[in-house]
Amino acid sequence: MNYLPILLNMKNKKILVVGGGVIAHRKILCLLEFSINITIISKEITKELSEIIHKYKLTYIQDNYNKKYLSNIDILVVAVNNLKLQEEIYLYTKDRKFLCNFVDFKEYSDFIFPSIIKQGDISISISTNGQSPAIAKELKNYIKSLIPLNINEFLNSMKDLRNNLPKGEKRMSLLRKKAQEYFNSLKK
Ligand SMILES: C[C@@]1(CC(=O)O)C2=NC(=C\c3[nH]c(c(CCC(=O)O)c3CC(=O)O)Cc3[nH]c(c(CC(=O)O)c3CCC(=O)O)/C=C3\N/C(=C\2)[C@@H](CCC(=O)O)[C@]3(C)CC(=O)O)/[C@H]1CCC(=O)O
Ligand SMILES: NC(=O)c1ccc[n+]([C@@H]2O[C@H](COP(=O)([O-])OP(=O)(O)OC[C@H]3O[C@@H](n4cnc5c(N)ncnc54)[C@H](O)[C@@H]3O)[C@@H](O)[C@H]2O)c1
Repeated sequence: MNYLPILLNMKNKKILVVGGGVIAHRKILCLLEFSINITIISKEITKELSEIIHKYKLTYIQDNYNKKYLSNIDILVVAVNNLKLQEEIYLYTKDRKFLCNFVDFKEYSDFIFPSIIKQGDISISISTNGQSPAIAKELKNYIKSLIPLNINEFLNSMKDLRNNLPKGEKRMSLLRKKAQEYFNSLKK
């Protein structure tokens, strides 16, 4: 199975997370880097998650899953410790037009969570196609250690140049050259 690593525009996307345990908490921490439009449904939630809900003013519904909560959403993450319920929700949602993630069933999921490095405007996502999340996590830490400390300063200078010069061949070749010089200088 293959997953295309695209960058999804999260503006005005309504996210629903079913479940309030350790994994729901981790997925929510990842989502929070990109959106706070998140609703959580679960009778019980961890203390850490409850602090996050309070801090970011997320919507929390203290209830068990019910299909009535699926109306008007764009993204669904099902993070319950109940495989039968995940399958039941998959069967109900598979013909519906929102993107679903089931934490125990990559084969049912429209998308899976990569391991993400987010530093300012730079984001790097690492996936093993679902084969070894442990490798994705450790590879993330490895790649993190290789990222130059001042990369965002350099990015900002490139952003300024790009915004202040007219679009076209001349700008493209200047920006290509500057990017190459920056990375070549790191090798010395
Ligand atoms: C990257 C990361 C992102 C995140 O969660 O935000 C993520 N899993 C992370 C960690 C992690 N997950 C697991 C371990 C234990 C070691 C191991 O199993 O390897 C560890 C490591 C640890 O815990 O340290 C167990 C596990 N994971 C899945 C299952 C179900 C199954 O395989 O059926 C089980 C078995 C449960 C069991 O056995 O009971 C499924 C998925 N996990 C994914 C993502 C998707 C594929 C990503 C890819 O393409 O590589 C996918 C397919 C679906 C999805 O979750 O969207 C995050 C690292 C975050 C970071 O960077 O710190
Ligand atoms: N994808 C991943 O990265 C990954 C990693 C490890 C484990 N898992 C899987 O994730 C699942 C969840 O693990 P966890 O550690 O978060 O479990 P957990 O026991 O910490 O949390 C389960 C949560 O599901 C909620 N829940 C149960 N039934 C519900 C219902 N009917 N409606 C709403 N909420 C309900 C519970 O209230 C609880 O908050 C497990 O099945 C596990 O195999 C996935």
